[in-house]
Amino acid sequence: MNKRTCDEDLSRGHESVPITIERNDGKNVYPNFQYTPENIKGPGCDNDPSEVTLPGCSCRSLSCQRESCLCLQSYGETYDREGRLLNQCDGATGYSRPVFECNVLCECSEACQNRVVQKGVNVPLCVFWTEARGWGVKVLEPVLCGTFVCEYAGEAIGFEEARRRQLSQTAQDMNYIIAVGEYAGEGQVSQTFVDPVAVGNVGRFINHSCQPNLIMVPVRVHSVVPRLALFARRDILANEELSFDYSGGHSSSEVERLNSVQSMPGAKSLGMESLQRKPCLCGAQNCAGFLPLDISVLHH
Ligand SMILES: C[S@@+](CC[C@H](N)C(=O)[O-])C[C@H]1O[C@@H](n2cnc3c(N)ncnc32)[C@H](O)[C@@H]1O
Repeated sequence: MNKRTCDEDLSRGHESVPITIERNDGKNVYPNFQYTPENIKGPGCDNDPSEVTLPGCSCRSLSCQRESCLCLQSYGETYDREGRLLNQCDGATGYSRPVFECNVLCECSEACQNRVVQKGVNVPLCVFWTEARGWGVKVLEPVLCGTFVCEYAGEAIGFEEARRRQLSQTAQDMNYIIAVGEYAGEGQVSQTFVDPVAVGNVGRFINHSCQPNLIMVPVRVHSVVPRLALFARRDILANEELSFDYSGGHSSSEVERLNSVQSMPGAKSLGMESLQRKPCLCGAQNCAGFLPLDISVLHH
């Protein structure tokens, strides 16, 4: 196979570092989609992610301090001095705890430690053809544990629209809709649905693994709609393929690892009899055998 690395930037200048594509003689069709570095409002989403709806802090400092900053006092510190993620998972609920970065209304400087995801991709990423799993993404330089890699950005859509799009897919279609649940207190779970198939960023090319090297964390900057941020969950080597767990790794979401959706009670009435489970080809020792399918999208 005659592979070559192209200089072209698939983000077309939307990211601060170019995102390259490794093509193999153009045999594999590169999908046609519109690049967006951040979520945009899609059908059924109550809030426009570009609107500033969250308040800011009044720290007139280079970087916010926990003792005086409203953002850090309310939600805790998320990043260390190098901007790497501190431990995020709430062992009690299995959900990520809320992350709020300082935003455009905050009076702290652009250098504030609590501004990471909003600065965008800062590691060299390359989209390449994996053969069995279609396109994938690798990182061209080593990345340390906790480093922000990229968002999973696309159209933020509502529940009904996510359900409609999910059900209209055939077994051959790639599935891009990610459903992320967050514990919202008093037994409530708030869900965010992002579909990057038509409008999306480099995250749309990242494959699933049952033993991933990235973790997805919902991060809010100026909007109540979270940005689905992917951080290194361990040190990653140069040229390693990037992956995350499509189920979010959260035990309490309704992710089913059934071999056959058709065998589920009520599958027919939910219009799910046409859904096929896709074999997972991640190659991990603990591989569940099938890609996660978030059936919470499919319930009324
Ligand atoms: C978000 S896309 C990932 C990028 C995709 N490979 C492409 O070429 O555009 C998700 C789709 O990629 C494929 N995929 C991702 N991870 C996979 C895995 N571990 N095993 C098999 N297929 C996978 C599945 O078709 C899945 O629906």
